[in-house]
Amino acid sequence: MPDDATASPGSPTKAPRPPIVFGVLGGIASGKSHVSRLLAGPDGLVLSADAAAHEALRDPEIVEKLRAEFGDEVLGPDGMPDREALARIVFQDPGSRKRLEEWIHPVVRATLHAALENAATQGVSRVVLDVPLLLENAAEHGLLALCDHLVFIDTPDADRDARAVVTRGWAPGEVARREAAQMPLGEKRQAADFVIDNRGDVESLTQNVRAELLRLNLS
Ligand SMILES: CC(C)(COP(=O)(O)OP(=O)(O)OC[C@H]1O[C@@H](n2cnc3c(N)ncnc32)[C@H](O)[C@@H]1O)[C@@H](O)C(=O)NCCC(=O)NCCS
Ligand SMILES: Nc1ncnc2c1ncn2[C@@H]1O[C@H](COP(=O)(O)OP(=O)(O)OP(=O)(O)O)[C@@H](O)[C@H]1O
Repeated sequence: MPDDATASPGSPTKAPRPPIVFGVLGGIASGKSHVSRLLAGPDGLVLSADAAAHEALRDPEIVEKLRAEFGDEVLGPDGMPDREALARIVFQDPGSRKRLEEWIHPVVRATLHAALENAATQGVSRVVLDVPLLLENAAEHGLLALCDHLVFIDTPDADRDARAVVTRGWAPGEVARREAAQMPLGEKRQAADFVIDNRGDVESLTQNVRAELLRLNLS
């Protein structure tokens, strides 16, 4: 008699319940990464396209492509990409941006899909997609269709610009310059299922996220 009478060798193992997937929309420096961590909670997983893109940039094959296309000035003293120098080029020249995206986006797509599959296999209950181009490139990456909830973070333009200046050392106006390469914020807001107000301090942002999780029975 086996110890566990229900576990016979040929019995099918129950597949874990698929994770609930959040997609986070909002302007640059609106607090998407911050809110993503709050939405995921201690047991959930945040998948960041920016982090995956930064890792892809350091791949030796991509480094070589960058050097060949843009010259040594886009590499730092350590031979790795200087993201500030690259940003100066690609956010004022759509052709350069498109070439960079053609190298980086396939790697980011593969990384995020692999991580999502792994999370599902491991039984992770909640996944948050912190993917800035979630709507823009939906046809290519297919991630939008996997979202159960789309949330828009509402943060005043002036606050976003000021935070990017202080925390990232960006020039004033850089947020708007980069955002010109993205879908208008009004359209992102309209695509969302709900809006999280980030017009106050971090404490009220945290409370607003908690209130939405409660409303969704996910606290
Ligand atoms: C140009 C790069 C080197 C600048 O790096 P930097 O550290 O200054 O910025 P970071 O990567 O953190 O991006 C900050 C924000 O800029 C915006 N942004 C970045 N790339 C793009 C893009 N191709 N199109 C529109 N917006 C973009 C996003 O909102 C992003 O959250 C980097 O953004 C990059 O490699 N971009 C191309 C890959 C890409 O499209 N990444 C976006 C997610 S896949
Ligand atoms: N309500 C707030 N008060 C003060 N600082 C905030 C608030 N919300 C977010 N921040 C800060 O603003 C900065 C930008 O936030 P975050 O990095 O989460 O934005 P993001 O939308 O993910 O940016 P990106 O578009 O570049 O990916 C961070 O330093 C974050 O801690």
